[in-house]
Amino acid sequence: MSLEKAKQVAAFRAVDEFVKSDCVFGVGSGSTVVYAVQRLAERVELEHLKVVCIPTSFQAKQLILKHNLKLGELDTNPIIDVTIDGADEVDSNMTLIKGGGGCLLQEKIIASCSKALIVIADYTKDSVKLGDRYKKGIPIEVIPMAYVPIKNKVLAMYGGEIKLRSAIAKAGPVVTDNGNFILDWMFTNQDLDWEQVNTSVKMIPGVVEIGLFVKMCSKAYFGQPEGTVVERSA
Ligand SMILES: O=C(CO)[C@H](O)[C@H](O)COP(=O)(O)O
Repeated sequence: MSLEKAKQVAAFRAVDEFVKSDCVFGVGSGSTVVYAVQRLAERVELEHLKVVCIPTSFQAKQLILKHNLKLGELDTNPIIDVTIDGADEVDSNMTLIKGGGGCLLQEKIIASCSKALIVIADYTKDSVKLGDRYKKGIPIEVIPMAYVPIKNKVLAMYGGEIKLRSAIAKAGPVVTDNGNFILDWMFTNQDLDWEQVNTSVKMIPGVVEIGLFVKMCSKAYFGQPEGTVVERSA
């Protein structure tokens, strides 16, 4: 079974278990979420569900529009019933690395407004410690003028290596949906206190957000190679 099928089974399971009529639904970003929106659109049509969808990125907004789902925003729906999102890695404490797709800021805002954050992922994202499987590091979204001092400060505090994320089909850096840059921090110490790291990195002036989601995720669904789904709760 392909990795894509593993993403699909996890996404379908989460949507089937968590989405109900009259619910405000946070739509995550990334390739796994594409399957969740597909399934949601099917259910909305078949079951006439009333669901308002709040996007976490430009990509998520396009998906909502493409499937003719009802688009909402935090101004009108500041409390979200459930958000379903992907992750780059989930450790045994349900701490997440997110932002591989560069959407961490809006994803974290939406997660913070959600009664439940549910992760959908294939089996390669299921780890014991952060960094066991995901080798691209923790994304940090920064104000462009401050990327060099922020990089130096994070390295002085915690070590490792930091790269300014480069665009693929454009010369120069990736620019996020919010007009910022992304630093990818390849940490070497896997035993850091991630809650403390989350707070202290966010305190550096110019840091907009860090892709560490600590104590935010209540449940994760991991699609397996043979097509089953493994569930893990916080
Ligand atoms: O955090 C994210 C984007 O910022 C994604 O949720 C994460 O990168 C997982 O993506 P995929 O489902 O494509 O593996």
